[in-house]
Amino acid sequence: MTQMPDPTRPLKIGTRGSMLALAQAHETRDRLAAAHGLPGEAFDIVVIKTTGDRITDRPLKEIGGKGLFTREIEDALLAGQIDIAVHSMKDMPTLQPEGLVIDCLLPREDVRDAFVSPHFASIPELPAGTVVGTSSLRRRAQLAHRRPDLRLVEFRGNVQTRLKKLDEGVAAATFLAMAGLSRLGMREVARDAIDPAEMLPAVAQGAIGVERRQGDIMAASLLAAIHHVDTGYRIAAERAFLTRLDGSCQTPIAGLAEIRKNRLLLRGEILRPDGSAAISGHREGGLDEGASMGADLAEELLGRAGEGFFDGV
Ligand SMILES: NCc1[nH]cc(CCC(=O)O)c1CC(=O)O
Repeated sequence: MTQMPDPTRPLKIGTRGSMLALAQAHETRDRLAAAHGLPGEAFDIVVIKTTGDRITDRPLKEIGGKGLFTREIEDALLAGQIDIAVHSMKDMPTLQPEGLVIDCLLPREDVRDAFVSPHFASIPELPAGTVVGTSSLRRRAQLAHRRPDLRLVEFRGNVQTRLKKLDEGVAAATFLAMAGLSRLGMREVARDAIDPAEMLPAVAQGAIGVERRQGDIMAASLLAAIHHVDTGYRIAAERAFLTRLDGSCQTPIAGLAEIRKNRLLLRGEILRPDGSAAISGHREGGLDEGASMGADLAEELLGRAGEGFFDGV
């Protein structure tokens, strides 16, 4: 028999406190409750504030990059203050701390980037000189590569903050993940959903992962029931690609794996931070070959890029 949570002690689900993070935690709770026939009261959602949430006035790359939105949550998990943690896989470092694992992925949402603007319907419509706000290194480099005539400004904050900045005219357009908008019930905010062939998304964009303590067999068996296997194959390929390149979030990297006719197709791209060069490639393989495909594709792109590709801009 599957082990069940003690009814007098709800399973504690750790999450950040943003509206998007809460929506993801609720989705995880609802899937767990449905899979195991448990009432909502069998779960507690525990909000944890992270360094990334606390420091909102400086570019992420200055305050430390990946891990900023996860460290405190992982500490709480290791300390037993929570039982599982829900994360946007896009924000997760490629390596988990000793003692923690992520082997549960929810069905992936829309992977595309959304183009958002009160004035313009798509990137091609932007007049030269238009101010575009984004603090994503990848989106900056991809946009600068295609449209060197635009002006880029830093644009941090959660979805609501960024939409407010657009309203206030801080920038005329920005990008958000379609996945985030979907989960917030705000898809109509997107003026355009950008085809991945035009703007390859971030590794793991749109994927939610659930982390647990390695030795916690109750959490393992609860989570196994909601793991989405195809999403797992795709994320394995993309994260292997990212791992071989650089986990640090200081480099513009894009990657997307998709499943077609029971085969895994991985596309990857690396860019110079100023958009002056972009190198892309792809691999195809079996569903469980993602790890080697990702590493192999990364190796190819690094070889083509040569020494110092990411430097000095
Ligand atoms: N970097 C922040 C972040 N992490 C995950 C998402 C969106 C949801 C997702 O990609 O799963 C976002 C916001 C955004 O990029 O618009």
